[in-house]
Amino acid sequence: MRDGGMRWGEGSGGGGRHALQTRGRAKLGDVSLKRIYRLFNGYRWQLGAILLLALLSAVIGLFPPLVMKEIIDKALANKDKAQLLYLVVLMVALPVISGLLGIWQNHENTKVAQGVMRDLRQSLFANLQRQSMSFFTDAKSGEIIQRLTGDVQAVQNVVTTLVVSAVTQSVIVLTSVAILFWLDWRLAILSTIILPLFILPVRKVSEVRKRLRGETQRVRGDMSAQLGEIFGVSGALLTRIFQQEPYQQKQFTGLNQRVMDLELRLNLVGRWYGMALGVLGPLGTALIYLYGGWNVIEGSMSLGSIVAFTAYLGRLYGPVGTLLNLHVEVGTALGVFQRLFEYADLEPEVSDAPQALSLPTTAGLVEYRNVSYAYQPGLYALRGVSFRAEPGEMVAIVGPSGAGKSTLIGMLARLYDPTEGVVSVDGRDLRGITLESLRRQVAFVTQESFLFHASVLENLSFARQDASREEIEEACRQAYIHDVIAALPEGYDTTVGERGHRLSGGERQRLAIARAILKNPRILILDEATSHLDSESEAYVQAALDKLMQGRTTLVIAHRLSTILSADRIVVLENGRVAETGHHLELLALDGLYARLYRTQFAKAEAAAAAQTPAAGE
Ligand SMILES: Nc1ncnc2c1ncn2[C@@H]1O[C@H](COP(=O)(O)OP(=O)(O)OP(=O)(O)O)[C@@H](O)[C@H]1O
Repeated sequence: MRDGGMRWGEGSGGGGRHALQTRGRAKLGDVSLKRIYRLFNGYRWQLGAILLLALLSAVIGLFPPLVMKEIIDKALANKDKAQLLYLVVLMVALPVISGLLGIWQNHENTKVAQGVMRDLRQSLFANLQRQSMSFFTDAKSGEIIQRLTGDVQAVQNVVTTLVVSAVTQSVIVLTSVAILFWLDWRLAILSTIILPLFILPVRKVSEVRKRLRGETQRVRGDMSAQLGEIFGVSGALLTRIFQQEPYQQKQFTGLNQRVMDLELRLNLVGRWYGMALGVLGPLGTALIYLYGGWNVIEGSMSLGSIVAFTAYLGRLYGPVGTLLNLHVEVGTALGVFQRLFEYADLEPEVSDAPQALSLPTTAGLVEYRNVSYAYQPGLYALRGVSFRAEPGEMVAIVGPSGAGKSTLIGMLARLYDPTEGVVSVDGRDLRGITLESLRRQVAFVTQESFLFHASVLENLSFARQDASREEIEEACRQAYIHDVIAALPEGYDTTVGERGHRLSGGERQRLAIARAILKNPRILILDEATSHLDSESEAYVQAALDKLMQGRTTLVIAHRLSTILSADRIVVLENGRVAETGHHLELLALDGLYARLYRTQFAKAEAAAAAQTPAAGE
């Protein structure tokens, strides 16, 4: 929808994470009736048809009281049986026609409402896809799902009734008022004089309901997020190991109770008001019978007029009540719309600059110049980092936990943009390059090799949708995983991932490597797994990685001895700064941080690594 003309986002584009949190916040989720109406932009024709049908129904609905008046004042008064018969047939025919039109209108109405909701979900989905990793590390996934499904559902009623009800009920009110004045202006004044009493409190009621509805949806979001964590595989495992079922039960009970309390309050707010609206009809009718009846007794008014008049009163008070309720409903839904618009307005931290150019096939020269990065203002994870990787070189990043290694390598795929300094490829600042052209040439193999709940083949095709079966199998051979896959119950069609066939840690890593091989990137980013594999598995992974790295510029968070030994350069990070840079032997000679890390982390693996060489081919 973003490029289809229906644009809800009003952010200024780019701006960075901190800008989003401070400068952008005020505008985020800006909600107004006008903006809600804009959701209907693509449905003008259907809306026109719906309104026409609704108006027709409304006009037809004007006639029955007049028919009644004719029956009483003319057919009965004149004892005209033919006219009586004709009027009675008309009395039945009119509601039948209006009922048929109603069915048609309802069908169109549902189509528009469902269409608007589909667009809403689609647009939110598309905007979430644009978001940078920082959004996902900050957000709870359950909350995202709740907004996309639960919240969109919560506004369904409003979307269904908003436009049609607002217009048709207004038309009914206006025509009824006109007819009332035409029938008898004194009675008309009497019957409309009580209306302002009911209109005044509506604003207050909708405001309170809006606040409560927003809060309810927020708590529901928390509940979804909590459920997602508790019943996800990792959460469920942790709960069982630490036997925290009672604690979680208590937490859930708290949230669950809060949802109930909020819904109860929401229901109670404005109940008295709804009751007052219910009194509107009888009160007005009583006034008319009192004053009009008086006049009938005195002979200054016809009985038919009173009957017709009170019938029209129903057409006045009913729709006025509906309109006021609609206002309250919309007010209530505004709280939910605000949550939806917040997601529609999100601007990604990292996005294409307006003048961004496509990166031609890169030689693979990578350079960090004075790069700093802060996740939160003032709290730097990286400070003044500078180093170079010549085309085809492998640079190993080492450092204690929390030193900033992940942050550093993530920048090369533009998961984050530097707060200060420049990351460049072939001398071009990454911020001036389109994300698509950069990421096409960069592969990222993370520690955790995530697999979707899908077949092995689909998981591999994720790297390149147009890859042929032969290419996929060849990549798997190079990653030493083909034989493992071929031995699975359904080979490449075996379902793996969350609820599918479980693959071992080493096998998952090799699948991830096969994905990277398929992508055939110029630049490779690697986060070597820390988990210790058995020596055979380790050897296969190592051999697969060696093949993958050949001829590509590689930035690797190194955990394996063989990696640091074969690195062209080692960058040692400490507290976000580069502490040392050089070759293995140079750094050992310095006898600083690297030497200490080497002795504690890498040296022990030396003997084992030396003995490992994988079987040639699989
Ligand atoms: N999303 C985040 N929000 C805020 N701070 C973060 C975030 N991610 C990382 N940090 C902080 O930034 C610093 C660097 O983290 P980073 O993950 O880059 O370190 P690392 O060297 O990769 O650590 P490890 O080896 O343990 O994975 C740490 O102090 C960490 O707490």
